[in-house]
Amino acid sequence: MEVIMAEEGICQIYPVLIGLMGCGKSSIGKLLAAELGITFLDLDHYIVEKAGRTIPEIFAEVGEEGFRDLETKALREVLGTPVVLASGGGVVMRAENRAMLAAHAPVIWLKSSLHFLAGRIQGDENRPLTAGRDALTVLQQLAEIRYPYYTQCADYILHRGEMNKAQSLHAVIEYLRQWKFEHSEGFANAPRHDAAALLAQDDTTILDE
Ligand SMILES: Nc1ncnc2c1ncn2[C@@H]1O[C@H](COP(=O)(O)OP(=O)(O)O)[C@@H](O)[C@H]1O
Ligand SMILES: O=C(O)C1=C[C@@H](OP(=O)(O)O)[C@@H](O)[C@H](O)C1
Ligand SMILES: [Mg+2]
Repeated sequence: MEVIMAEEGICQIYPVLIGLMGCGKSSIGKLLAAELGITFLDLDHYIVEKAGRTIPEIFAEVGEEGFRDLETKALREVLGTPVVLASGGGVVMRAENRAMLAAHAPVIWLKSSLHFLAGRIQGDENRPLTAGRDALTVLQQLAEIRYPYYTQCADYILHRGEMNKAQSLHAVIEYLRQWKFEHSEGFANAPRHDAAALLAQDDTTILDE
């Protein structure tokens, strides 16, 4: 499969995965990068490495806003490099990040039912927003705020339904094949969304909710 991908030039595409916690950005991103024969980069891992602290430690020390500062800086540094990028679920919370994502392609939203997601992340102490809380309740609140943002940033929404990881990977690869077919070389980073309008949105209101 990897060879076929390389022959068809799909490895020149640098996809970004977005979506709520537990949707599979990190795990499917890793598999996808192996298929495409390019580097996998997890934005959370990048932040952790740079900060020398875990995500829970960062949240404990500088709060969510401090974490978002590091996340924006990290996104600025890595977006556009030749990698499969798994973002963190909250990357869309800042207008600046949404504008960056909107100017990149292809961005893929891995969308699953909140019940599936909650089942996967309940009890995981590495996700400070849900640690010690009812994951489904938190995800419902986050979905209300974030779904419009994921929609704005995504070129493609993969409705995972009951797909397992392998099926999801296959669906993403099929999409990338199609994407490659429909777009000429050099399109990968062309702006397609209204980045200026996204930037103009007021973050403060969103984060206060
Ligand atoms: N389709 C799936 N079926 C079963 N488990 C899954 C599926 N997708 C992801 N997982 C598991 O859910 C957990 C969260 O996945 P992860 O890739 O870390 O999500 P994200 O990075 O989007 O938060 C991991 O343990 C992963 O193996
Ligand atoms: O949704 C969020 O705000 C977060 C998601 C996490 O990444 P995953 O989506 O990979 O779990 C991580 O960035 C942090 O805990 C905050
Ligand atoms: Mg992840």
